[in-house]
Parts: sequence; C-alpha cells; structure tokens
Amino acid sequence: MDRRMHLVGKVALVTGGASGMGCGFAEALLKAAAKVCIADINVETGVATESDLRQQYGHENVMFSKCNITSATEFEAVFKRTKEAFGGIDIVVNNAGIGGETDENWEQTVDVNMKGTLRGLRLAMYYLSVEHGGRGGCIVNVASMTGLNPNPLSPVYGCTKAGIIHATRCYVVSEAAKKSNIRLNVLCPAFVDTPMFRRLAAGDATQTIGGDQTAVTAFIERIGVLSTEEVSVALIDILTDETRNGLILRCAKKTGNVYSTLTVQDV
Ligand SMILES: NC(=O)C1=CN([C@@H]2O[C@H](COP(=O)(O)OP(=O)(O)OC[C@H]3O[C@@H](n4cnc5c(N)ncnc54)[C@H](O)[C@@H]3O)[C@@H](O)[C@H]2O)C=CC1
Ligand SMILES: CCCCCC(=O)/C=C/C=C\C=C\C=C\[C@@H](O)[C@@H](O)CCCC(=O)O
Repeated sequence: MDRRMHLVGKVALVTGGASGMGCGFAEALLKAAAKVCIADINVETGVATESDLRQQYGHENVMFSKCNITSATEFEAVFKRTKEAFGGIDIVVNNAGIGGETDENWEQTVDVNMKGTLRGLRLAMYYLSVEHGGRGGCIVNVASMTGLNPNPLSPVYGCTKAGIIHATRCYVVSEAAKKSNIRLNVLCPAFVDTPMFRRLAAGDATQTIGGDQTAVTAFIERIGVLSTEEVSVALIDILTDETRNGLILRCAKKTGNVYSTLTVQDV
C-alpha cells in the first residue's frame, strides 16, 4: 500500500515561519503544492516573506499572520484565520523558538519555547481532532539535539527542548491522537544556518552561559552546520511518509538523519 501523504492542497501552519528554518519549511511545503500560513511575531519580516513566497508560489497559497506564541489570544486567532482562509488545517509545525540564558532573558526562553510550544500543541490537537471539525493530520514539533543530549553552553534552552520532546511523547499515546488519526513527531536538529545560529556564531553572549566564545566555536566546528534546505528535506519526509508517527528525527551535518522512537521502556 502507498503510505505517501500527498501534500498537494494540504494546509499547513508554520510558527516562526518568517525567517530561518520556518521560512525554509514554508517554502518546501509550497514546492510540494501545499498551502501555508506563516505565523510570526516579526511583522516586517513576515510581510516581506509572504510577498516573496506569493510571487513564487501564488497569492492564494500563502498567508502571513502576526502571532506571538506567548499570547493565547493571538495564537488562537491564527488557527481560526488559517481554517477560514484555507478551509481546514492538516499540518502544524511548532517551530518558533528563541535562545537566551542571561538573568534578564532566561525566563523568556521558557515562556516562548516551552509555554508557547505547548500552547501550539494544544491548539493543533484541537483543530486537527475530528470531534472539533478537524480531519486528522500531522504535528511536527521542533526541539533540538540539545533536548536529547547535554549542552553545557545553553542549559535553559536545552531544558525547554527536552520538555517539547516529552510533551510530544505524551500526546502520541493520547486517545485524542488515536481517535482522530493525528500523527506527532519531533524534529531534533543540531546546528542549522539561520539568523539564530549566526547570532550564536558571531558571539552573542546572551545565548550561552560562561561567555567562552572559543568553546562555542569549537562546539560548532565539531558538530557541523546544516542548511535550512537539508532540514526541510527531513520535515517533508516526516510529513509524506504516513508510517512516521511517535518518532524523533535527529538531523546533523556529520551524522545525517537518524530516526528513533519517542517511547521508552515501560515499567
Ligand atoms: N538554528 C539552529 O541551529 C537550531 C535551531 N533550532 C530550533 O529551530 C527553531 C527555529 O530556529 P531558527 O530558524 O534557527 O531561529 P530564527 O531566530 O532564525 O527564526 C525563528 C523565527 O521565530 C520567530 N519567533 C521568535 N519568537 C516568537 C514568538 N514568541 N512568537 C512567534 N514567532 C516567534 C522569529 O521572529 C523568527 O522569524 C527554534 O525553535 C530553534 O530553537 C533547533 C536546533 C538547531
Ligand atoms: C541558543 C543556542 C542553541 C542553538 C541552536 C541549537 O539548538 C543547536 C544545537 C546543536 C547541537 C547540539 C549538539 C549536542 C551535542 C551533545 O551530544 C554533546 O556532544 C555536547 C558536548 C559539549 C561540547 O562538545 O562542547
């Protein structure tokens, strides 16, 4: 049996879609003939990305919606607008996230990455569920390799990403996911060449603890850096192969793409 989910005409909502990895995901989805809502806190970049993608992939296939994922009202409004504009939602990519480890910004890292992503996950479960007028589909949460392995440079960030992995694990085994045929997977990239990565590589001291840029540079050199196109290929594989459910996909320049199961041995 063909287990490929054709993306033609599918509707995707991508948070943090104005730039970086999210923008790459939006473009890959549009290339596969899906319709995409990019939701992002940055209006200037969001409008510019919308305009660029509309020119390439058709006005009717792309929309930008301003959304701070820490705001319940704004986030809910984006789901509503996407459903109204495109007739439903099939795919949600919870991608928006930030780094920040200082006394001033570490709690914001938790608010955006943990609470914001949980909010997106809860809304996605609601909008995709059959009992609330949805039609099932696929949720991909973007965590990080640092959510699985210790990263001494960004512990708060790493914790939020571990939280995203565990939240996905819990929803995978939920009755709600099974009843509505909702697949959930988590993407764990290592370094990817995006504005966030470039700030880190350029020595933005707010992104790490310790202030040792030599350690950051050595870490990046050891791990390697993926392009947004390479990570987008991984996303499209998760979306199109309907056997992919309850999985972690690790992506790193030197080791490639490796799937493992989200579930661990039960007691
Ligand atoms: N770049 C990297 O090396 C890696 C990044 N990641 C994760 O991938 C995701 C995307 O990261 P990048 O593209 O690198 O970052 P980026 O900073 O280049 O892009 C993130 C996008 O999210 C938006 N955003 C930030 N806060 C938001 C909020 N509160 N509400 C809505 N939108 C918001 C930004 O405006 C931006 O357009 C993040 O969750 C990040 O933690 C994971 C592994 C590696
Ligand atoms: C805001 C900072 C994070 C930037 C984005 C991000 O999520 C990047 C993650 C990249 C790679 C993580 C790799 C983890 C590797 C561990 O297994 C371990 O090898 C780390 C050991 C520390 C070291 O080598 O310095």
